Order: sequence, then C-alpha cells, then structure tokens
Amino acid sequence: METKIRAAIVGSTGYGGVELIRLLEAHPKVEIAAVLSSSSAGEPLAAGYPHLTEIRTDVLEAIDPASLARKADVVFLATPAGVAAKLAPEMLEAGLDVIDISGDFRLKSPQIYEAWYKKPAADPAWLERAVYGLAEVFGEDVRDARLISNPGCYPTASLLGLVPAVQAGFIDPATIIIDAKSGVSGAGRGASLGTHYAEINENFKAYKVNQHQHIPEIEQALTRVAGHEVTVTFTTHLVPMTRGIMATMYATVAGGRTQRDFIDLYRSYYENRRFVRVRPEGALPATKEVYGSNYCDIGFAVDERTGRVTIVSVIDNLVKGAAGQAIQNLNLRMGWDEGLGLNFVPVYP
Ligand SMILES: NC(=O)C1=CN([C@@H]2O[C@H](COP(=O)(O)OP(=O)(O)OC[C@H]3O[C@@H](n4cnc5c(N)ncnc54)[C@H](OP(=O)(O)O)[C@@H]3O)[C@@H](O)[C@H]2O)C=CC1
Ligand SMILES: CC(=O)N[C@@H](CCC(=O)OP(=O)(O)O)C(=O)O
Repeated sequence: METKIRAAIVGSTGYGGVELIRLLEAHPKVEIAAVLSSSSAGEPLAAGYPHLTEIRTDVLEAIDPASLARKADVVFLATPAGVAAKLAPEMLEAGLDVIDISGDFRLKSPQIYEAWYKKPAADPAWLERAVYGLAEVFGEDVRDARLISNPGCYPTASLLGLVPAVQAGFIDPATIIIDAKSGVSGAGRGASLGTHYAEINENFKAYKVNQHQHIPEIEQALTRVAGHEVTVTFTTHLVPMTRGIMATMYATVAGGRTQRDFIDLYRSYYENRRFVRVRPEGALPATKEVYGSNYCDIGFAVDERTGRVTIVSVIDNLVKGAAGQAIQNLNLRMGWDEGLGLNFVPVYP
C-alpha cells in the first residue's frame, strides 16, 4: 500500500485551518497526522466545530516542533501575521516542510514587510529561501521547496486576473486600479467590532484604503512579471456574504486589443491549468460560481470608447485564496497532479 504524506495543521481552530481539514480529509495521498492549537490543547477539535463530529476525532495538541517532526512530514501554518515568522524556522530546523498561508514570507524585503504589517519581519535568510506559491504563475518554483509561502486571498484573485495582460503588454501597468470585495470569512473566526452581524448585514464598506498589506504583495509579483517597477491603486471592501472575493480591475488597453484578444491570450496562458476558467465573450463571473471550489474565474469587457479594459476575477477566499491553493502547492511540490483532492464542483446555489 502506498504510504501517505503526513500533514499537521497549526491554527486548526481558525477558518483557514478548518478549511484545510475539510479538504485534506478527502485527499487521496495525505493523512492528517496532527492538529495543533496555541490556546486549546487537550480539547477535541470537534468541540469547536460540531460539523466535524464523527468525521475527525482529533484532540488538539500543543505546538512542539521537535515532537511534531516525529509524526508529520509537512506542516501548514494557518496563523495570524507574525506567528509564522518565528514558528516556520523552528519547524524547518526540526525537519518539517512548511506551507505558510499567512503573509509572513510573501514579501522578499524585510523593510517592506515591517512597513505594511507593522510587525518584525522573519529572518532574511528564510525570506530569501521562501517560494511564493501563486500556483498558475510561479508553480514551477514550488517543486521540492521546503518553505512555500501561500499567496494572500486578494492577491490570488488580482494577480491571476492581471499577470497575462501585464506580461504580454496588453495593458499599461501604470494605469491599473483594483477594486476588490471580500466576504467576511476573509477576516477570520475571531469576533471584532468591524465584522459582527449588525455592522456587516445590509452594509458595504471600504477599508484599509491605500494601506492594505496586500498592496506590496501584488506590486512585487507584477514588478517581477513586467520587468520594471509597477504600483497599483487597490481598494478593499467588505460585503455581507460569508465566502468569496471579487476583484474588478481597470487598466488602459495597449495596442488596440479587443475583448477577443484578451480571451485568447488568457486561454492560452492558462491552457492545461484546470483551476482558472476564462469566460466567453460577454460573460462575467460571479462569486457564487466558484463557491466552495478551487476555481478562479475571469471575464473581460473592453470599452472601445474609453480605451480601457475591465477584468473581473472571482475566487472563494478560503479555497483558492487559502487552503485549496496551499494543497495545490503541496501537490506541485510533490510532483503529483495539481488537482489531487481538489476536483470538486462549486456549491450552487
Ligand atoms: N480567512 C481567509 O480567507 C484567509 C486567511 N489568510 C491568512 O491565514 C491566516 C489564518 O487566517 P484565518 O484562519 O482566517 O484566521 P483565524 O483568526 O480564523 O484563525 C487563526 C488561528 O491562529 C491561531 N493562533 C492565534 N495566535 C496564535 C499564536 N500566537 N500561535 C499559534 N497559533 C495562533 C488560533 O488558533 P489557536 O488559538 O487554537 O492556536 C486561530 O484559530 C492569517 O494569516 C490570514 O491572514 C490567507 C488567505 C485567506
Ligand atoms: C475581509 C478581510 O478582512 N480580509 C483580510 C484578508 C487577510 C489576509 O488574508 O491577509 P494576510 O494573509 O496577508 O494577512 C484583510 O483584508 O486583511
């Protein structure tokens, strides 16, 4: 019988962690070896998540890298910013491979991390070694990487929608505006004034304008693809829904490209990449069409009158924006089919 990879999850009491458990539970080549908690060791996982009753009987364990390395091969860190910066090096030195879904290893410059996250950056030597796992764009880098930094939810939607056009010179990168909206699960399970029901229901608000920590992440990737420095205007909004991100992006079209040209370019760029679906002419995707799935759906509208293109990109923030892409990265890292354990139809309606 084929042995399975043994995975552990830190932050398993949070939304990203519990989504990893949902997806890994169905993965044919991975077993969940340990679920860890900094606050609730000794408690059954299902006590906090009754939907896992009789599916997962795990008891939460304290975080101890040395003992974890004896029972797991890879650890997913689904922890708030600042935690993985300290924990990942300890896990790596204990012999575990690490996939971090927080922002701690995404930015190559410690100064830029500290300016946007307002926390001490990780050890520059590990920042250097970390591989940015935007699977459809930089997936080749992930193969055999020991430290994979999973992209942020907004950057995943935004970059998958922008990279082919920037790389091919179809848009002027200096004109990019990203208008993004997220469901409330993007803010995690912890209660806060800004995300409780009465604040969110029947409400729609912009937040962190020009200050969002995903701005340097998006700019870093676009700069790499463009070969020169790119800056973007990026505004995030909270919408009264549980899951889903929509990034609506605007830019000036170069060289008179038409909607058909954009569709052909993106279909060719994402050929054989099953998780990016490019919509036909005249069709724009909605968040419900990717709900609960690892898809990123992209559509275009070119306005010949203004010379601008509108690109709409949607994902489920907890799947393609976090746990699903993290597992896709594990699949790529292991040389497996990238869709293992992820080939399911979106939940609809
Ligand atoms: N929600 C989303 O859509 C996305 C989230 N992310 C990122 O993933 C990470 C997790 O997010 P999310 O699951 O939403 O957040 P949650 O707040 O829902 O969960 C975070 C978990 O981290 C654990 N934790 C908190 N402090 C510590 C600590 N000092 N040491 C170890 N563990 C700690 C907590 O579990 P316990 O108390 O049991 O240890 C908590 O349940 C964040 O960095 C987030 O930015 C990335 C993409 C999308
Ligand atoms: C709705 C909502 O609040 N979303 C979060 C996304 C957090 C996240 O995924 O950010 P890092 O992984 O980079 O920390 C936010 O806008 O900050």
